[in-house]
Amino acid sequence: MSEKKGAQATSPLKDFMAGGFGGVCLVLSGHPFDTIKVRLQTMPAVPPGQKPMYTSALDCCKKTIAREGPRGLYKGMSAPMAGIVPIFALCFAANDVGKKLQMKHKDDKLSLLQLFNAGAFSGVCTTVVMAPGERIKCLLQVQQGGTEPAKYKGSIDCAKQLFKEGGIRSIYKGSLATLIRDVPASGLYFASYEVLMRLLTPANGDRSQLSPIRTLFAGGMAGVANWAWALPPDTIKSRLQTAPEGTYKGWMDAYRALIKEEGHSALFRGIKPVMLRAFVANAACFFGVECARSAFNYCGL
Ligand SMILES: CC(=O)O[C@H](CC(=O)[O-])C[N+](C)(C)C
Repeated sequence: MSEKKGAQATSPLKDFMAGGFGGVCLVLSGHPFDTIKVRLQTMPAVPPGQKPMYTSALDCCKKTIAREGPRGLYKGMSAPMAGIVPIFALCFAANDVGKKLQMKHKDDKLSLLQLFNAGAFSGVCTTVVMAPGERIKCLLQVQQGGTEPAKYKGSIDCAKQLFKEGGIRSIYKGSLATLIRDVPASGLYFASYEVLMRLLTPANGDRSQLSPIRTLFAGGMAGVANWAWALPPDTIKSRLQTAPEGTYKGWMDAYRALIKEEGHSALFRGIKPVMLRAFVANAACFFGVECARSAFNYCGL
């Protein structure tokens, strides 16, 4: 594949807008999977001899629909939609900046390590927005409906209550866990997408003409690579961010408590819906990004 033929000039601004559109595609296709993941990750530990609240991802999905209707799966979506669109915009723009910082000439082809570094740089930049968005999203997702009245009426109400209870510190609770999850994961995400796109583009072929199936595949696999790293730290992050104030002293404390109570396998709880969502949502995301990039190029932007 030639990097020059068919490869239109990128810019942080274009990638900012394309990334935002990718974020919309990602949330619409991926949020139901995410709700199931958070519910599996945060269900109460089972006393010996008793049945767990959910026996599988499918069981969680069925029970959620039975109790709350299909809308239950989209609970808490306004927070990620409002958060993920700017996050993905920032994430794709920062990745472009990270790549450019390592290029001596505009046509340089980056190595795998350089692609990883650019993605990791983007992971650092997005944590500022990602950490509070995740805190609010997880708190809303674990509100199960049923008899107890919901504590939070929505994302804004949740943010307000957190701020009232513990100030900005409470809103940013789980930031270190988010960094541990997202810096390596973002490196893997962007590096694997780029490498797969290079491999899937025929020699001397035009990348912008690549079939949608190949772009969807590369995007889906990038999501899987991201979550192969991110799932264990994400479980700890979800625990930490949804636990009542004072339960854990920090990330390490939440990790130790989880291992002691439920063993290492608890770190991988929800792996099936996570990977399924990762493939579907990130296939949609990168496809959306490539469509937006093509549209900008078509319009001569
Ligand atoms: C953890 C996360 O948000 O991962 C993103 C992909 C996904 O499945 O949501 C990728 N990235 C961390 C690069 C934003």
